[in-house]
Amino acid sequence: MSSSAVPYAIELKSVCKRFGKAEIIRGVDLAVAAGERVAIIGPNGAGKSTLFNLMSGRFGPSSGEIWLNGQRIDGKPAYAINRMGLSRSFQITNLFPKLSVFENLRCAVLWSMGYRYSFLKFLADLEDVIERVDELLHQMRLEKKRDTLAMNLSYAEQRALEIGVTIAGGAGVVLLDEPTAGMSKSETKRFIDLIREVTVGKTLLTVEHDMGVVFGLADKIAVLVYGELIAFDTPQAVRANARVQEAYLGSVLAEAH
Ligand SMILES: Nc1ncnc2c1ncn2[C@@H]1O[C@H](COP(=O)(O)OP(=O)(O)OP(=O)(O)O)[C@@H](O)[C@H]1O
Repeated sequence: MSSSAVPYAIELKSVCKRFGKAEIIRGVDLAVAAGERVAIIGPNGAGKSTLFNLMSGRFGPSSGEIWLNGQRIDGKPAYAINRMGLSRSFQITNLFPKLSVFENLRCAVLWSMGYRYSFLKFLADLEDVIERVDELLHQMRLEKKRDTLAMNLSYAEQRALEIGVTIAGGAGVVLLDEPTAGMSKSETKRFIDLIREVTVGKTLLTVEHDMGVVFGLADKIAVLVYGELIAFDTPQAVRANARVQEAYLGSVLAEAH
């Protein structure tokens, strides 16, 4: 709980995760305030995706606690955590390729509203659903692609649709796994603006390798190295942190040059 008694959007307390004998997450404490944008960075295999999997309920922690808006969520299934207001995107595309953009978004909205697929035949009547889908099409700049099959979209449009699907239910905490991976520099820049715009008022966590995206988007950066959180601070402070420089950022920045 934060000092003002407003609960953190997401809070990890001494979280550990083992796969067999391998300890992948080692006692992570992390508290993200509502409305903050946090980028999780670190070398390959540091445990960034595992941390997302723990927060979103794909795996339970081996020990420790995870809280979402003041409610304990570790041990709950992913769909329940989603209903409680946390939504995540995946590195690997999670769309229905043979459905149109409109239909992909409609599935996501229906799911979030608690409708089931057996209701598909009544869809034309569900005005509130269609209204929400139209809003998402507008937000994601996909109006002109409304009837295009997801598999026929450009790569950047597919990534935009994925974000639309992720935010469809109005979750307050959004986890995006490498949202700009595979994009060109100019696409990335536009996409950062889009992410910023559609997550206004939400809490955003991203896993990110691209330092341009990290420094362009994040209020705070969490640095994970071999399953340990070695820093959680503003971009300026993290950039200046000697331990981060030594463990990770020095080599990344050197490579970038
Ligand atoms: N389900 C699993 N079973 C066993 N080991 C796993 C599982 N998921 C992840 N790991 C291991 O945990 C370690 C951390 O993986 P993770 O994908 O979380 O790292 P990451 O920081 O996201 O890496 P990258 O930047 O390369 O995506 C790796 O050694 C991986 O092999």
